Amino acid sequence: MGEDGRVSLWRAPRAVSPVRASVTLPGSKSITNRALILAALADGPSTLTGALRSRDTDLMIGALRTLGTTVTERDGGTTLDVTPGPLRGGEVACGLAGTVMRFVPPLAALADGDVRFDGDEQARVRPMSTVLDALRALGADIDGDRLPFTVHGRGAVRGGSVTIDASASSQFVSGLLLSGAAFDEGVVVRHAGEPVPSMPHIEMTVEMLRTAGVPVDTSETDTWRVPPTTIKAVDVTVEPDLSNATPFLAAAAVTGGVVSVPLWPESTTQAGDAIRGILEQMGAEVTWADGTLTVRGPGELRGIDVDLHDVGELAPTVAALAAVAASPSDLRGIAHLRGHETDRLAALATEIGRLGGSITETEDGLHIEPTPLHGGIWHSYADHRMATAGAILGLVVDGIEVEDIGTTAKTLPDFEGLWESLLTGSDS
Ligand SMILES: O=C(O)C1=C[C@@H](OP(=O)(O)O)[C@@H](O)[C@H](O)C1
Ligand SMILES: C=C(OP(=O)(O)O)C(=O)O
Repeated sequence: MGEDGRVSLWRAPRAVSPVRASVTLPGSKSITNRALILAALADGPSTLTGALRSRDTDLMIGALRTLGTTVTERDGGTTLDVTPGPLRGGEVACGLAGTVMRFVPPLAALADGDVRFDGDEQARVRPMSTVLDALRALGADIDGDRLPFTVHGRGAVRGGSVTIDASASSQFVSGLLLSGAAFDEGVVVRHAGEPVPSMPHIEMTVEMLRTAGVPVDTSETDTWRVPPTTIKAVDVTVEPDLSNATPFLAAAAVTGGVVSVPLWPESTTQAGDAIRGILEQMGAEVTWADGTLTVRGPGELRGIDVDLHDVGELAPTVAALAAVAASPSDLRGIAHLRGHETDRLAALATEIGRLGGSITETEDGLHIEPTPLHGGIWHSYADHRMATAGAILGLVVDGIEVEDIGTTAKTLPDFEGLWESLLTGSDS
């Protein structure tokens, strides 16, 4: 919506020639919000460099400040000095951020006082009860099963062992692990159910805990053991957000152009790294040299048959690529996307279908057949990755207007500016 209450439309720039650009991306949402939680629980002050400033990370900073943590900003806000303080009650706004609604309640249970959580209308239907039930089983006192809910902090959490079904979101596991070392008995989280999605995000949690001196035991499948121990203050340099890099790399793929992203880590737990293999399978040339990833698009993109269970965040970008590919695609293993910012499978099927695409929703994904697309309005459903998927299609399809492009600010400030820089070829 625009300020006057009317739906705002953004004319997606059409690429008149192959895009050639180098795009520098801001920090990772997932790393920034984990580092903030760990810093709030640490044994002293720590500094985050290259932190993402976006709606999701600003909500996390706001939540931690409310609960008694001091966060000060430098370098235009991307350097954050975090000093832990005694945790207290207050009101936490989650917006639509999964990382805030799933990572902060375990910390709130350690606070002295009531912490009331609420969020956007769409956030109120995102799955929450698994993490709240787990916290109850670990000794916390909580009213409610989804947003809004209240955690009655008692200054301590007993902790211990809990078995959960984390098949709807890896964030249930990550949330419990991030604060678990501060529970009296630590925490042992066991998963029982269909496979947990987004495993690289749990690996990110484990790796960051270990860096903070917490020896997480992952020797048993689907079991994570965090002992009660001190979380050490560590200074963190945040990697660029590789999932947010994917629309920019896709721009090279769909226009037959060349896009580079500097500061691409050689090894990482970020899901976005999987775009390399995906783009290669679709016919693009992908190279990594001296910390820069470069994608060269082919004349014609091939369709892809891919299981995105581990990297569901990439599905909107891959669906956009598949919609303009020359052969059919199957995106599998992503039923859990129905509980993301919106039901992403329904949203992608509806919007690609409205542009004339041939797409069907399956039980756990999407099937896409090559069909010429036409212009029209692309709805965003308050979902940053739906908006960026519309922008990708707009590069090669005349007359696409993306509704509510501003929703990209959930994880990427000034998406429009960065996107325009693609077409002017200027280094951003
Ligand atoms: O822990 C994280 O930072 C995230 C985990 C994933 O969630 P799901 O496991 O719910 O897919 C991912 O999709 C989300 O964007 C970020
Ligand atoms: C699923 C996503 O976000 P969230 O952290 O809100 O779950 C996402 O960014 O694709």
